[in-house]
Amino acid sequence: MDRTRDQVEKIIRDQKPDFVMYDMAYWIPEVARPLGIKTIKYSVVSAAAIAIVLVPARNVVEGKAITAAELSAPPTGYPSTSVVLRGHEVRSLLFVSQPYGEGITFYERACTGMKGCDAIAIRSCYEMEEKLCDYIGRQYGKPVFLTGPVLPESTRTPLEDRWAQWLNGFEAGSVVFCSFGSQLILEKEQLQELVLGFESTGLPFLVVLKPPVGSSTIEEALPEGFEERVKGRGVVWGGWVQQLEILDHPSIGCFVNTCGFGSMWESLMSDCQIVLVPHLGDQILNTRLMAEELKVAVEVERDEKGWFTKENLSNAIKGVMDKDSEVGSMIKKNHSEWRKLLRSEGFMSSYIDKFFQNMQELADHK
Ligand SMILES: O=c1ccn([C@@H]2O[C@H](COP(=O)(O)OP(=O)(O)O[C@H]3O[C@H](CO)[C@@H](O)[C@H](O)[C@H]3O)[C@@H](O)[C@H]2O)c(=O)[nH]1
Repeated sequence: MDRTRDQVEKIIRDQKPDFVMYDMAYWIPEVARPLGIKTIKYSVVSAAAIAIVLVPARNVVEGKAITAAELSAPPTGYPSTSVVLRGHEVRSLLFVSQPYGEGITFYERACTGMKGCDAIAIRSCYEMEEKLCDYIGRQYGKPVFLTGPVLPESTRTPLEDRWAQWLNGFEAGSVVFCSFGSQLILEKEQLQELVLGFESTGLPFLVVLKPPVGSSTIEEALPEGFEERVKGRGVVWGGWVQQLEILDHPSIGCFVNTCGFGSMWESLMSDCQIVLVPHLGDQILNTRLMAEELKVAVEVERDEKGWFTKENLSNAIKGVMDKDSEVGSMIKKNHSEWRKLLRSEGFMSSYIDKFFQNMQELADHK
């Protein structure tokens, strides 16, 4: 991407846009500013994931690797005590001082991109991350524009017949759906522990995962005898499914996911109970936001290595699916209030309107 700089510069010179929005192309302001073009750095991870590490207050010294000890305390002025990483989890952020492209680290790339822009934009909303967004604005001395969740409101395609038919065979709110996003590839033992956890819930389940390391299909990685044992109530699928449409199906009662930022919003918009097993640094912070601050989800207990046992997974799922469970009722109630807000008429479109207004004002400000 960095090597396309000359081509991007030519396009910008020829097209003369009012704005250029970018994410990791930290050099965009250097190209656009001399041409009088405004720039917006748009982030599609949560404000929490930026605020805890990608800020000047971290003082990461060029050429010196950041240590777990340095990361274990949040940066000066960080405004949350619950949306934080615990113990060994800080290791998930060590990558920021590693090279990310030629001659630049992830930290420098992100910070240079935010220092150079005219405004920082984040795919978030004030209702959830106000203090964190304000902190980022103060750290960089820039306006912060929020786009809201930006999810499709209507133009959905019908759910593929294969899944619609299968899900129709179960009672409302009874099926556990699990999807781990587009990135995560598990080790075979992790995948086996995970599916055994679903088996031991005794509930119907649909699990969507990429084949694990070293396997070309998901089927060859399943534990012995697993498919026969769960026949008729459990499916493990190695392909892509329509996640949004599946979450909308009345039979789905629980959504187990890694709390990637896309799935976080989609789970909040859904009617399901939410169980989280984060893996990457930003997913852990999103999980804290959901489980500790909003109290709309439960987090599966994990060990030092960041992995969990089948018992922990099964207990977390049964805990929220059990109609008499106190925790289950509490998160259901909180979740339904957030869902009501996020789905309320004009909530998403008013964020977009406000975003355009902010852009207009920025453009008018010569
Ligand atoms: O079979 C599938 C699997 C996924 N999805 C969709 O794909 C997206 C997945 O997004 P997300 O849940 O954020 O997972 P990842 O794609 O793995 O997310 C990466 O990017 C996110 C930022 O956008 C980060 O928060 C995550 O940590 C990082 O893993 C969602 O819209 C899902 O609806 C499908 O439609 N079908």
